[in-house]
Amino acid sequence: MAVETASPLPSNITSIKTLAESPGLTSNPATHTFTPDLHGQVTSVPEGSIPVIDYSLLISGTPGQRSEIVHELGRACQDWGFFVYLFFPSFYVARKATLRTEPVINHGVPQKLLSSILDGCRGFFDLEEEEKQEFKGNHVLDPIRSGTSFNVSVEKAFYWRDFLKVFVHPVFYSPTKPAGLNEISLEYSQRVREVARGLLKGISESLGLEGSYIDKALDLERGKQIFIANLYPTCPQPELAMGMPPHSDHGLLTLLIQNGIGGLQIQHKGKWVNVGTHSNSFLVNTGDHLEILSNGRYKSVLHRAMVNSKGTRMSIAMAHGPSLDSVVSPAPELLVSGEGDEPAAYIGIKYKDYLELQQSNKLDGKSCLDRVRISAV
Ligand SMILES: O=C(O)CCC(=O)C(=O)O
Ligand SMILES: [Fe+2]
Repeated sequence: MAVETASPLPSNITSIKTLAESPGLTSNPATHTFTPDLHGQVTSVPEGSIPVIDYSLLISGTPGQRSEIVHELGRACQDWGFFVYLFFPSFYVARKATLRTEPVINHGVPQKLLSSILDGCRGFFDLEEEEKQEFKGNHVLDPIRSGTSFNVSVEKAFYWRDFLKVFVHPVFYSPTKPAGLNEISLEYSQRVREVARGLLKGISESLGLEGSYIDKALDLERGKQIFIANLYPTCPQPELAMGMPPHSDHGLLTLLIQNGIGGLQIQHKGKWVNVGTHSNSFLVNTGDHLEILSNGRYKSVLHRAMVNSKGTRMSIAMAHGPSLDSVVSPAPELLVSGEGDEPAAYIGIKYKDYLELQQSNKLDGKSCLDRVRISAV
């Protein structure tokens, strides 16, 4: 893991964007340097090995297609903890070039909304530093927080990342600047939440539970949905910088989009794998609370964000969790099987307590989940 060499964050650095734009910057400041080179040893996986799920088949396929997709979803959660979800059905993408018509039925999130939300977030990061400071927040559970790195109060070396984090459900918040972000974010959040709930229905079924199981058990009607925009400006020495360190996400499912510049890596079978960019799709990863609920059948995936020297990368991660007061523990139905009883591998924990714990500490692998793990599974 990284050797942290410096502390604390100088008070004049409120954003990595400003630092990255300083004239004549040719090397990373010591405050933003990790050694050794963290980028080495990334495995490339053969094209097509990352699972792809076609949502249209989950929503409106024949019963046979649907059960096949549920099975694929389960396999993706089990083998990868990660999959690419197509929001334009693949048949539409394939036919678009020849038909040149707009789809009559589109089960996904419109492409235009994706570019608008990315533009809106870019507008936020481009605000003057003082304006962004208005949305700084004071506590990890404040509904709007913006800043740099992950948690500068506990870090010794800082990530090449600025962020905006906003609670968008069950109560919708939004920064008041830039103009228009509020409306776009509301629509985007609603559309993405619908998709996440559809996926969680399929995931419930793939565990052999009722489709509505997760929805009901974790009170998703009041589920916490958190919008996280990440900005990773170009970096003079990307091999010595880190956008986001290895971590798993709290919650059930995170749906991520990016601005066409890759940087996300996931850990698969102990090796780091580049995810790259996929147009017309969300990148979906399983979170710690799906791991707890499934008693370790679906492990949350470790992932990290790398930076580059060529272009500013942006990503928007939408985290979907239980309601804040839900206590999450392994589903009792999964603890009994034909072969006898299976012990619970995690203790129950209130989602709010977990969220607070994860957000107030260093982002460090799966260390937060380890605190509720009873035995190795
Ligand atoms: O930027 C990325 O690709 C990853 C972001 C991420 O992991 C997060 O916001 O939790
Ligand atoms: Fe993440």
